[in-house]
Amino acid sequence: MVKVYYDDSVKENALEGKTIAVVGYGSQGHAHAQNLRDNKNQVIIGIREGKSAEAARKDGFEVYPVGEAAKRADVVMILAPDEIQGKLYDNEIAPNLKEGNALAFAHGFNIHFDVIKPPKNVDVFMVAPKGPGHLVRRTFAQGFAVPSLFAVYQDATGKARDLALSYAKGIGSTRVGVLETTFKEETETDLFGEQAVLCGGLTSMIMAGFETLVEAGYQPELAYFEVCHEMKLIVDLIYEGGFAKMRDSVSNTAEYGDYVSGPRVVTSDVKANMKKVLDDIQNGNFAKDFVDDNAKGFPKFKELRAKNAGHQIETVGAELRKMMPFVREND
Ligand SMILES: NC(=O)C1=CN([C@@H]2O[C@H](COP(=O)(O)OP(=O)(O)OC[C@H]3O[C@@H](n4cnc5c(N)ncnc54)[C@H](OP(=O)(O)O)[C@@H]3O)[C@@H](O)[C@H]2O)C=CC1
Ligand SMILES: CC[C@](O)(C(C)=O)C(=O)O
Repeated sequence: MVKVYYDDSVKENALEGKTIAVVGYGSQGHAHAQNLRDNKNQVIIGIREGKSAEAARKDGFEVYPVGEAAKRADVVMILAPDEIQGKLYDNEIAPNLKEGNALAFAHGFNIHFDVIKPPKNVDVFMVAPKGPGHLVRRTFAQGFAVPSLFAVYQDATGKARDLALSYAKGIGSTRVGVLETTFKEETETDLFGEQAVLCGGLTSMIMAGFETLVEAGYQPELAYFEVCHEMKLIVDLIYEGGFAKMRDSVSNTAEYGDYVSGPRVVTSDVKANMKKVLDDIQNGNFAKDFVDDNAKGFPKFKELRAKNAGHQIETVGAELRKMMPFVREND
């Protein structure tokens, strides 16, 4: 069984007396910055002027251009979008890194695919929360946390591991548990999870179910309730107690249908397709496609985003969610 690190595994705060520059104040950035500060760490924000800079100032942080924040910091946590991290690093962070500083990430993409090549005299570590940034903050404020993975890519000072674990404690993750990994393993499994199952697999499955019902003549609102709204309730049960709790909670009819029809939908072809997705992650084809599209101004990404945003399931869902004001759309 893998070793899990908790609060009491981190006896001393290796970040004490150090300034942490959180670069970016978006989904992960705002959560790391606020959690670290609440745990008495010294945090500044490195960001361009705009919406996020305003939000960070409103939340009481000192805000600097990225280069200036990197210059003032001992630890630079890069929480800008993956696709711009390479340029941001080359132009603003690298010229301001000093020997013995630490460079940190919440996802291994740019180190693993060699977009960012840090100098040998800095520590490089990762603390990757296993959940969206808004939950990293929300669960912390509720007294819990989202678990994280940590990894050390480069240990120039001999303290990189302590820094990573202290950082994980700073954002709250050691309250629930932190696991060690490598940049390669985190990058490949994270990309696979989000593409094949969580974001890509799940939305494609929901849309296929919605379209099957609507094309068969059923009301789109009913189709939405059946394949999208109830998805969360079912996933919550699996999250709380595995398949067993979900199957215990649903009717015998649903459980029987689960066993006989699930494998008719997710056939061995689906697993073969998942393997192809994994191959393209491992051989770097996905990363190249993403980086190349970004270099051209994201034409493919923008077209796909617009096409998906216009799907009927989104308009029907927006109307139906008005019936449920307790659903938190705005954080
Ligand atoms: N989203 C998530 O929950 C998770 C993300 N991660 C990783 O965390 C990292 C950050 O992702 P995420 O939080 O989603 O990013 P977001 O897109 O939510 O936020 C990015 C932030 O970077 C800022 N930014 C964008 N361009 C620049 C620039 N040129 N100079 C300075 N700041 C800039 C944005 O500011 P502005 O408002 O001005 O655009 C924004 O504050 C990534 O490595 C990602 O893989 C890891 C686990 C989960
Ligand atoms: C599932 C998406 C994710 O990998 C995450 C929240 O962990 C991401 O990169 O946003």
